[in-house]
Amino acid sequence: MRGDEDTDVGRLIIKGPDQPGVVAAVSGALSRAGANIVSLDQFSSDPEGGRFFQRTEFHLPNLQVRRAELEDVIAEEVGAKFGLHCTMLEVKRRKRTAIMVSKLDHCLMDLLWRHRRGELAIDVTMVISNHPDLSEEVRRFGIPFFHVPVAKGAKPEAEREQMKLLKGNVDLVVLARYMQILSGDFLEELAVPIINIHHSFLPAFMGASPYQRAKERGVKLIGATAHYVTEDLDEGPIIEQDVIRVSHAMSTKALQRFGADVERQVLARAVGWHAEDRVLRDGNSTVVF
Ligand SMILES: Nc1nc2c(c(=O)[nH]1)N[C@@H](CN(C=O)c1ccc(C(=O)N[C@@H](CCC(=O)O)C(=O)O)cc1)CN2
Repeated sequence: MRGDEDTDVGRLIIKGPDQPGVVAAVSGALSRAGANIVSLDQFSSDPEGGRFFQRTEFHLPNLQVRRAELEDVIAEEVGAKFGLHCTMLEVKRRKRTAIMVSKLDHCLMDLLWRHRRGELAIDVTMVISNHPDLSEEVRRFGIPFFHVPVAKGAKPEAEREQMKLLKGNVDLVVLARYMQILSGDFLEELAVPIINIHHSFLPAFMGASPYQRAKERGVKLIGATAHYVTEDLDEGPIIEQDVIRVSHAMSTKALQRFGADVERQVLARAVGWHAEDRVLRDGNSTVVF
């Protein structure tokens, strides 16, 4: 879909108790408004009535003018009638995204290259790092780089500086091998989704040095996991994972090199799917359309 066609494309995300009649109500309300459904994905957790998830994209001429009216109709005929949570989005509005990084550049650079090529439906508005190493690389992309050091014992002060940059200015934060644990207070105050790439196939090798521990364990597969960040380290809802075969002959450094390619691909897929509202939270899991 070319950018100029996005203007009249809307997206409707629905979650809540599953029950007969929901799909008919959504399609009826959209068709009565003159909207054409261009894609529809749904999942029911239990045929007998569990949790319902739906992602619908539709084309409606003059969407920007008619959006509020349609939102009211959906809220009444779907949300209120069935007790469902309904969110309407305009596809053309891209998510303002900050990337946080430490010293390793592979995930950051991959995202910036894909962003420059228009492969990710996000607007990268800044990069924040606790080290200065990558400033020139980032500035070559014309993206602001902010160095916010995190001194030992001074994490609250650093998080206050980060919050000044982020609060109200971003819709998404991506941790591209950012090696600092974010406090619960920070997560609560920022209150936007944060995606992290962990360099192991979770739940294996949570925490620090997963490649070294994988080598010591003699694994034949290593992997990467992209997940939403919660206060519980590396335990947030998983968005995407992948693995690659390794052998006994590979050193820890070789595992890191091979693993880096998996990390980049997994993170890019997760960010891209989130950007297109394809990832719906389901408790500590996700539904990915
Ligand atoms: N609240 C959360 N914060 C972060 C998460 C998360 O899941 N929840 N993921 C990490 C990323 N990560 C592993 O993928 C990770 C990063 C850093 C550490 C760690 O022990 N950091 C030390 C400082 C280390 C240093 O100074 O180099 C610390 O923060 O005290 C563990 C796991 C990102 N944040």
